[in-house]
Amino acid sequence: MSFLFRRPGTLIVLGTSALGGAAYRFVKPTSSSDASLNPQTFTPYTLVEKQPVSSTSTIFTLRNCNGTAEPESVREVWKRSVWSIQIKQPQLQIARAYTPLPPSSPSPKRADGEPEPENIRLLIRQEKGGEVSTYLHRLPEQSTIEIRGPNVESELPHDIKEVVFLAGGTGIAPAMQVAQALSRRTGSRMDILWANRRREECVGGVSEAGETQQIEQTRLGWWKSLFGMGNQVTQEASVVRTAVTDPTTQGRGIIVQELDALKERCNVQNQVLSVQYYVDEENTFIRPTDLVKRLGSGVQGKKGSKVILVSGPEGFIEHWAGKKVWAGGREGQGPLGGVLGQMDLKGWSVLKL
Ligand SMILES: Cc1cc2nc3c(=O)[nH]c(=O)nc-3n(C[C@H](O)[C@H](O)[C@H](O)COP(=O)(O)OP(=O)(O)OC[C@H]3O[C@@H](n4cnc5c(N)ncnc54)[C@H](O)[C@@H]3O)c2cc1C
Repeated sequence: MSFLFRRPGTLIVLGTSALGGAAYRFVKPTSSSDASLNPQTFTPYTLVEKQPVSSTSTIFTLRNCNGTAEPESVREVWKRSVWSIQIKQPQLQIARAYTPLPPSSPSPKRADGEPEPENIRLLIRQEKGGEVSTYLHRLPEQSTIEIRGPNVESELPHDIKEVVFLAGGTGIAPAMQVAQALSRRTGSRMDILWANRRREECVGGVSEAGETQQIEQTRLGWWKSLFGMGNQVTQEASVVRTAVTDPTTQGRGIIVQELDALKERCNVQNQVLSVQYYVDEENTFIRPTDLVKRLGSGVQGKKGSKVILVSGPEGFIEHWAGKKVWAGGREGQGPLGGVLGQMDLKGWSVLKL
């Protein structure tokens, strides 16, 4: 799920110019008439709430205009997939993919005992000069937004037991999907390592004691290097000292609160979920040693697959696992490269989202 600069994947929704890269997913002409969410046609949803998370990111809450409950396909994807929906920008007739956040609380029941239709919640970052994200951030509440899906990006192995998830920015949304899917399975363990440029994205997020370290870099910052604006950053050669985490931080951001709630849910069910926060402007960075530690410590005596998932901006994925590649109109995994490609992964497999 390299989130940006996926020009080959840009979708032209209507007209004859449906460009090669995205054509595989879209087989029928679009219409807005379907009442229930489906992958072929766009369904109208109401933008019921916009909750700013930071100066650039907002949680968008969408509700089916017809009050229709989500179809079985959506209930299924929540169980074992990383999945997305697409939002249409009607003036330009283009669409972009976004990753629904897990429900923050169980859906209330209607008078007839049936659950209320689930809202769809999306964490969307406004990209500078970005067509669809800028359009969405300008929309007022109560606007109509057309969406289609679900699109499965990746199925989790049935026997999955351990996950290390490297998330950059809004790459936290698929990490939360995986965490909630794992929370249905007993005996699993998941470690999320979440990197952001700025603290405002994860206010109040505190890593486990002694986990996050501050790196004084003598050269360009992490993100600059990821986006090709600098040379390879030799983090290991940098001076490392323990970060000072302020425990009296003024409250927690929405995403941090939801991650904490997911952690509690996992604890109740005897699973382990940990989240480490890394913030570029605080000079805290994910280091290979953070991974090595996790790959070695496992769920003792339990058989099952162990997967490292990487999700975020293209440069983030490339740095950790190497480039994804386009072939035959689809974006595939490509060879394992980057930092992970040089590590002894001890039987863990890697999936680039
Ligand atoms: C499966 C999937 C799930 C995703 N989930 C999320 C999510 O949950 N949240 C989220 O925020 N995003 C998510 N994304 C990313 C999202 O789909 C969009 O790519 C993102 O919102 C930017 O779209 P845009 O139309 O606003 O920007 P675009 O118009 O596509 O532009 C993106 C950036 O590229 C620059 N740009 C545009 N054209 C060029 C060019 N020709 N050359 C160089 N630079 C250019 C723009 O200035 C901008 O900074 C996901 C992507 C995928 C594939």
